[in-house]
Amino acid sequence: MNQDALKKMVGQEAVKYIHDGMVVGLGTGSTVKYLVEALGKKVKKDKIHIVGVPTSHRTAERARRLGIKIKNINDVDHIDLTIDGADQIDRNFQGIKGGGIAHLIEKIVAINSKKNIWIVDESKMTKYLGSFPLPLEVIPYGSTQLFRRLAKMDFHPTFRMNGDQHVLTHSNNYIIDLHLGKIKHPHKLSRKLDDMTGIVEHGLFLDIVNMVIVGYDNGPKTIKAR
Ligand SMILES: O=C[C@H](O)[C@H](O)[C@H](O)COP(=O)(O)O
Repeated sequence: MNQDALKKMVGQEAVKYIHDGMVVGLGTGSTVKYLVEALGKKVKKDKIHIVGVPTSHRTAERARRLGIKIKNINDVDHIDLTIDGADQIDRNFQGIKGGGIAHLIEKIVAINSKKNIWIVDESKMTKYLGSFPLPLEVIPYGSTQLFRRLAKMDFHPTFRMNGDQHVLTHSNNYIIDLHLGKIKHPHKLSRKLDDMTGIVEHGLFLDIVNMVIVGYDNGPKTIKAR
C-alpha cells in the first residue's frame, strides 16, 4: 500500500471517534484531508451535528465545502477532541509538527482540547525525534540575529523559503527549521527554545497526544499514548 493509501486509511478510521454534538478540532495536512473528507460524508449520511475548529485556512475551506459547520476557537466554550497529523512520533509518543507551517495554531487548539488523537502512516513512527527538521515559528524582526544564535548553538538552522521569499505563516511570521538529527532530550530542548526571545512557538508537541492511529499495510492500529 502506498503512503497516501495509509493516510486515507487512518483518516477514515479516526472519524469513528467523532460523535453527534461534539466540538472537534480539525488539524492540518495531507492526512487530515482524508479525515475531513470522511467527516463530511458522515455528517451528511448520519445527519449529525458537529462543530469543527479548523487549524488552518486550508482545513477551514475544505470543511466548509463539505458541509461541516466551523467556528473560530474564540467562539466555542470547549473542544471535545482534536484530530491531527504529525511529522514524527517517538516511542514515548512525543511529536514533531509544523512541516506544513501550522504548528502554532495546532498547538493552541491541541492544548485547549479535552483529548487529542494523531493520525499517521507508519513512516512517521520513530525511536528518536529529530531526523525530521524541527520547525520554529519566529518573529521576522531580528530573525537574522536569532538565526545566528541558533547556528552557534549547533542547531543547524535553515530559513524555510519559497524561492527567494520567506515562507509566511498564518500570523505572517517566518519559519526556521532546525536540523538536529537526533533529539535525545525533547523536554530539555523544549525549555531551551521556550526561553529564546523571538521564537513564537516550536514544533515539539510534548505530553499532548492521548491516542495515535497508525496506518500499516495490514490495517490501522490504535495505540493509547497516555
Ligand atoms: O504544519 C503541519 C502539521 O503539523 C501537520 O499535521 C503535519 O505536518 C503532518 O502533515 P501530513 O499529514 O501532511 O504529513
